[in-house]
Amino acid sequence: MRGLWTTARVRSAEERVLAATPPGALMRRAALGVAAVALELLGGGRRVGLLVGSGNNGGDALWAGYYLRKRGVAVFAVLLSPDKAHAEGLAAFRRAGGRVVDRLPPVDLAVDGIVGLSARGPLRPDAAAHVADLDAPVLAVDLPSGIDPDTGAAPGPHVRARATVTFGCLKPVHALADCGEVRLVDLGLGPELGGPDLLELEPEDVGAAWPVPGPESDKYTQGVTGVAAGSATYPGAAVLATGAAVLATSGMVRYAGAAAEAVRARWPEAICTGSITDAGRVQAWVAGPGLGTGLGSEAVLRTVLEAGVPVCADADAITMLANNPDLWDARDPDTPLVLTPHDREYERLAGPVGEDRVAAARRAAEKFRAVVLLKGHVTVVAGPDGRTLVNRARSSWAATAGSGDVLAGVLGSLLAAGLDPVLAAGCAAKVHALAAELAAAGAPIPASALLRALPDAIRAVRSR
Ligand SMILES: NC(=O)C1=CN([C@@H]2O[C@H](COP(=O)(O)OP(=O)(O)OC[C@H]3O[C@@H](n4cnc5c(N)ncnc54)[C@H](OP(=O)(O)O)[C@@H]3O)[C@@H](O)[C@H]2O)[C@@H](O)CC1
Ligand SMILES: Nc1ncnc2c1ncn2[C@@H]1O[C@H](COP(=O)(O)OP(=O)(O)O)[C@@H](O)[C@H]1O
Ligand SMILES: [K+]
Repeated sequence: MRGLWTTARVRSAEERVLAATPPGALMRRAALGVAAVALELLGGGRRVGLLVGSGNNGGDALWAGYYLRKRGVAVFAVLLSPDKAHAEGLAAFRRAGGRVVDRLPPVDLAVDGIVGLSARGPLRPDAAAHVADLDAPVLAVDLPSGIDPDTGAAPGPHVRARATVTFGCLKPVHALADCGEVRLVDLGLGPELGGPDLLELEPEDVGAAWPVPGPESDKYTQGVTGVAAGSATYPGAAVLATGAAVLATSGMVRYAGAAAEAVRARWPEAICTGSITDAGRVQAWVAGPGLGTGLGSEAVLRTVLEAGVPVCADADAITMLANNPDLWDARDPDTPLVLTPHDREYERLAGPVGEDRVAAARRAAEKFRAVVLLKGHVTVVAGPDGRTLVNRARSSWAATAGSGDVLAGVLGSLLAAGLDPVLAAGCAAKVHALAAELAAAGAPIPASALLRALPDAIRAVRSR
């Protein structure tokens, strides 16, 4: 698991460490790390350009330029605010033979020291113009300038980094936005940081948590997943969600609804009935994909919420909860509920998502006392207790019709197996994104191909 700390937390830890270290020592340690990665990225190249902002991020870049000069690299620096450039860094840079220029000449690598943790908003026009001029790969200092350190939002011009060297600990931007390859330089902040604000599951965490049958297991003991999805109009959603539950865990899957024929034809191992009332016992329900929002569908959702087992409410179930708040009363607030909205469904439930997806997921989790999985390229899982997991997909091939139905089925089966609902949601999101990547291998895929890749994705995380 990778921990991520917000800028406010980093700053207070830094203050305490700064007070206990000689002046400038942390910055030089940070800059040495930047210079080392710059040398790696340079390969045979010998020319580096620095874009230097007004704060300590620019100071890091200038000191990195100093160390690169010591290794015989030609280094040029553009000072975006010459009067405010870091004085000691600039003096050292000049002493070592670094050249201050108005515009960067052709270079093999650019170092982005425009702005770091104090950044707010997109790049200003002068900085944006220098960035637009670059045609070399960029190494970002701490974070790619123009991207918000805490939310990962990039509402305007920003740096696109080949790699980022950050210091002390990872910040939310490193999981929420594209920072290229991220390297961490230790500044000894560890003991001062406290617990992280956000977590990112690694493949091995997902592999370790994934339920597997043991010698004592049978089809019932591993948790039975119920799927209440699909309709005459949308039988495919039921087929995809049920199939995902069938493939994600061992044990049994029950399907109840109008698409029973279609589901039975595709998944003979699922126990199918036409009505929720004779579905039989389950340990968790997935409700909503393709279900419709009419009165009959509301009755199905009410039955599921009253069942006293964990529920994954997706798609039409979310719309019904948004349209008819009485449905919330059907739920026992102590029984886990996982809501899996995309941004438009979120808006129906809780208003616009805005630029801070983490804050949005947390708001809804608190409001509804539920686990909220806000899906998209960056998926955020927030629990009502404040625990928050983030997962940024490495590709966008999952953005295809029906892919959310697969996610819901996977998640429901993990709930049925008894996983903690925050962990279940995080694991489902991660395996779903990986399945999309494996299935696509560089070409578009339908959701049914993503579904077929689930076993490979599970094998991949379990082998870590
Ligand atoms: N503390 C430590 O222990 C260590 C810290 N370290 C380093 O310090 C960095 C933080 O440095 P910092 O706090 O000086 O601020 P920083 O991010 O450089 O910004 C400064 C100024 O930029 C401006 N500006 C703002 N937004 C802008 C925009 N959109 N576009 C353009 N300009 C913008 C604004 O100034 P203004 O121009 O408004 O006067 C703002 O005040 C941190 O990321 C790490 O690299 C390392 O050395 C390790 C040890
Ligand atoms: N740009 C993207 N990159 C990666 N994953 C995405 C992207 N857009 C959507 N997804 C993922 O694809 C799935 C889409 O779900 P959803 O919007 O409910 O689709 P549907 O309703 O068609 O099944 C979610 O798991 C979401 O996280
Ligand atoms: K930067």
